[in-house]
Amino acid sequence: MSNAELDRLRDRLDEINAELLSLISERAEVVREIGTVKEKQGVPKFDPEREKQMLEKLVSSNKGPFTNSTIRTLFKQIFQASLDLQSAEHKKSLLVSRKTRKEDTVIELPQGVLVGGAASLMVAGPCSVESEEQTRTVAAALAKAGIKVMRGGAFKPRTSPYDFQGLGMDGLRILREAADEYGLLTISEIVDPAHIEPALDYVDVIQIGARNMQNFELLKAAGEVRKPVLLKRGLAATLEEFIHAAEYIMSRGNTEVMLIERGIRTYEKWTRNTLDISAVPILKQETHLPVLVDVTHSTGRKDILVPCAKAGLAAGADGIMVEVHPDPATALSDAAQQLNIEEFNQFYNDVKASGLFRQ
Ligand SMILES: O=C(O)C(=O)C[C@]1(C(=O)O)C=C[C@@H](O)C=C1
Repeated sequence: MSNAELDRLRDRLDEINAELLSLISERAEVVREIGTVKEKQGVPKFDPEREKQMLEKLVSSNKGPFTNSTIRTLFKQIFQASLDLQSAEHKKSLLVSRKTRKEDTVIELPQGVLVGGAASLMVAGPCSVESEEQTRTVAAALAKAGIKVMRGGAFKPRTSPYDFQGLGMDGLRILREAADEYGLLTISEIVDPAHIEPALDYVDVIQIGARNMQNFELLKAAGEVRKPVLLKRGLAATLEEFIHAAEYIMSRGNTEVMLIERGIRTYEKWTRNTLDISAVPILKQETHLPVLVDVTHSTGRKDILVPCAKAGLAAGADGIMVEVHPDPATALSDAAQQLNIEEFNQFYNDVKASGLFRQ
């Protein structure tokens, strides 16, 4: 085939493509109108019977060269795209969605501490509240380092029922007292809806842990109170599931929700979980909520905390969470991965020196 002939045929194809595009776009406009009518009538968008009729009609007038099966496949694709268009247009925007609120949500904690604003937040503290002395030692060190918010687990959902389960309400009291003594704010995980109300006296932020991300009764209870909530991503939760879990809290009226990526379960064994850095910009794009990164639980190893914290901040995270214990070797939980106080100071200095931690 001469080049001139090939060019002529391709020119013709370009014309046909343009006609097809114009026709499928025109079809899409009609589909949109049908979508609006169906929405008003409250009938389902997907209509398999109608699709079957259209396919039969098309196949019966098909003169080739495409086989009937190919025609079916091509048109099914068009129907699916049409359905997607109808669904996207009538999808109710979530309260947590950027579509609902363009501006970033900035959460104001007591003492004027802002989460999601101009400054980055460093949350640090022991995995578990183990004793008054241990908690006070950490609180003193954190206050000295300039940290404002201390974490500490009192209710510990552990893999094994034989592992330390936390000090419960007593642990919350210890955390509050140590925090008050050193002018810190508190974050602690609550696992039972019935504990939310009593915990309000002790915590400045309610944490909902990874294992409870889809504990819907707990999410609803956290949505009923007016206290900021830090929601952790579930071990195997998709971002869509994570966002919907946050929606559970918001739909009950509590607008102060922060998200925290804490690593997801993959086949990789060299880290405890896989830190999903891509979750950070996606959550920032899809929602208006502050996003933090838990470097301790995601990696489970101390030697890569600094680069992972930097990666989180570079990806747009509003804050970092890290675990600190006065004597990690004797810790009742997460012994292998908590920083001692000296290591924490080094970690915090390195993160600040990177220039990525906004102060
Ligand atoms: O005819 C309809 O009811 C439509 O919504 C349009 C349309 C189509 O693309 O033809 C789209 C989705 C339905 O499953 C069936 C058909």
